[in-house]
Amino acid sequence: MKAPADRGDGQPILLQALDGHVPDRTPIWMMRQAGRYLPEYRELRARAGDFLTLCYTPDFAVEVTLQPIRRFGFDAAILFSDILVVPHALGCDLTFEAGEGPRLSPVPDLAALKALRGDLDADKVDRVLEAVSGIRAKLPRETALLGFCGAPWTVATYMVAGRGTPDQAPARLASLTDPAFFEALIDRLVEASARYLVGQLRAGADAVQIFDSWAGVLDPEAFRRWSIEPIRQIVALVRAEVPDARIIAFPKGATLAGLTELVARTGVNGVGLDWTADRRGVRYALGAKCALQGNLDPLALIAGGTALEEAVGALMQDFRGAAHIFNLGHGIRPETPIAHVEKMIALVRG
Ligand SMILES: Cc1c2[nH]c(c1CCC(=O)O)Cc1[nH]c(c(CCC(=O)O)c1C)Cc1[nH]c(c(CCC(=O)O)c1C)Cc1[nH]c(c(C)c1CCC(=O)O)C2
Repeated sequence: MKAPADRGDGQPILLQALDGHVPDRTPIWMMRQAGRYLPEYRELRARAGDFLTLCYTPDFAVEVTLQPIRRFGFDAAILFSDILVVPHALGCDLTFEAGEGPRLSPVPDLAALKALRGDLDADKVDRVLEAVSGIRAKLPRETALLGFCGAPWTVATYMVAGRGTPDQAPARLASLTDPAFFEALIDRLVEASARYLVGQLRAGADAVQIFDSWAGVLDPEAFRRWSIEPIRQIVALVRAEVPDARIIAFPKGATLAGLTELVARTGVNGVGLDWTADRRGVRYALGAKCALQGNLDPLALIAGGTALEEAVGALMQDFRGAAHIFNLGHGIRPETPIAHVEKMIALVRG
């Protein structure tokens, strides 16, 4: 963990936790906290017409990012954008079909990769960075601002298939049948993602999160090669430019051994846990090494009532006295009642 001396009191509590302190109260934010469960989001989304218009119009992105902060007073705002902005800015066509998720022009081989841009399209990235600085300007001082990107493995799964698939077989197969292509794709994403995160940090993000939502489909050796190693490279490239950059990794579905190795090799300041994580095991292995973020089951938040009370109680108990950031184990679902979110926050804040 980092030397606490100059980064403790007076900082937003989420940053205190990332710096290895145990804050006076547990910081809380929610994956996908700006989204369809909020009527004010649905209203603005209808006005914008389309999800990508929200992402690339700085005034809209700023407004949507701030909606859950105004309503709930979370301890962190997360930039409203998407992990697929990176392949989009590399030249892939991208659309979001209602109810079907993302569609990209597939990049299944080296020829398709060579047809993409070498660097990120500034027209797209600058709009995102303008949103970052606009959010920072409007955010209360005590609220941390998180930037993010997808991890190369997860972004590559969408690029190879051109869409999400149940077990990401197309990308796993490509990594086996054409490792030279797959390595080149991952390298391109490492480079672009590091640049993108440096831009976000310079524009005013206090920390960044790397989402590896599909890490859980990899076997241990593939996890080392396609999840840990690219994240390690991104962390190194970002810290070469922004030495004190705070970085959280979220390798969804990683085992305890995988999480432990990831933290040791990458030097991230925090690790995001999905709802299946063995909390006590994680705390024992990693509690002294980095902040632990998570891990309420999003379904407990839909259920509400005693199921929610018990789940939050057990979670808080397991992480009491640790550098813990309360969060969900994955994104909040659109059908979640707002009253349950309010209840969860009241339970965490006591
Ligand atoms: C895999 C992934 C994606 N995007 C993201 C991930 C990693 C996290 C995870 O595992 O969920 C990350 C993401 N996507 C979005 C954010 C915004 C910040 C936040 O509030 O958390 C973040 C951090 C907005 C979004 N990204 C998307 C929406 C819904 C768009 C809409 O219809 O309004 C939002 C609010 C669309 C999206 N974007 C993606 C998919 C598969 C989908 C379709 C599924 C869905 O609709 O939930 C790719």
